[in-house]
Amino acid sequence: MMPISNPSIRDQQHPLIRQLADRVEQIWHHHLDLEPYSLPDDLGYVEGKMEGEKLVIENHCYQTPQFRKLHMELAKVGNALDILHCVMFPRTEYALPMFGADIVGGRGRISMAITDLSPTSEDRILPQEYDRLLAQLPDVKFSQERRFPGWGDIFSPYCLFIQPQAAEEEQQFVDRVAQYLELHCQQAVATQPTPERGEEILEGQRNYCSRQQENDKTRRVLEKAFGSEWADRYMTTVLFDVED
Ligand SMILES: C=CC1=C(C)C(=O)N/C1=C\C1=NC(=C\c2[nH]c(/C=C3\NC(=O)C(CC)=C3C)c(C)c2CCC(=O)O)/C(CCC(=O)O)=C1C
Repeated sequence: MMPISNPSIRDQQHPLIRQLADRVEQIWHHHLDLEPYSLPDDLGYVEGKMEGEKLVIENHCYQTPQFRKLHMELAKVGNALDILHCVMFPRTEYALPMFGADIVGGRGRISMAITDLSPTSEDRILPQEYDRLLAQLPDVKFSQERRFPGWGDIFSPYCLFIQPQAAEEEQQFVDRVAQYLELHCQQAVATQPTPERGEEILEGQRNYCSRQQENDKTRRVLEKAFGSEWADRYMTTVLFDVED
């Protein structure tokens, strides 16, 4: 008898978010040697109130030989907002890009979906092998591409930033995220450490995180539920923390 996995808020979230959460975890468990990663003052599960609606946050965090932190966050605000947030932080002795994904939905539809493998090298260009493999992926067209905010200069040319227009586009997006993630995990496991590039990669991750912290859409949701001081600490120590 399979043990019943402890209930996750994904079971009350949009099916695209639930499917993607399952895919991310399945790919991580398949490719990587996962160890637990405990968040500061056990922020594994947090509840707050946003404009009278309950905000629930569920965090899943791991670490591996190549990654300081693998973070997937599922958040739900009443039935108004469903969010999947995912960032993988390479250890700086591995010259690997940052994997990120953010899917925001509400009232049964997905308003925004983004995923990218973002370069953190000094030249802000993806490693050659990533570029070769990403360029080989079958072309995919989405009918509604979204315009990047100013801080979006951290993303690569392969960044998908869309509002899915129908179920098939949602499925194409999930499949593309899975392809990026598989590719990234395979590259990570095959990559030898280059500690001499540690400072360079750390600077790239610092830039990535500080630009992401400029996202006032994220900040506003957290502020409304937990206040600006808590939101600021959360964004700088949980969502986009940089090892000092
Ligand atoms: C890899 C990229 C990436 C990562 C890792 C990431 O965290 N964000 C990323 C990108 C990104 N997100 C965006 C927007 C939104 N983000 C939230 C909220 C949350 N997102 C969260 O992760 C959490 C914590 C759980 C909350 C609370 C909402 C509500 C929106 C508006 C949705 C909409 O417009 O329909 C935009 C557009 C910004 C703009 O147009 O100005 C971009 C580019």
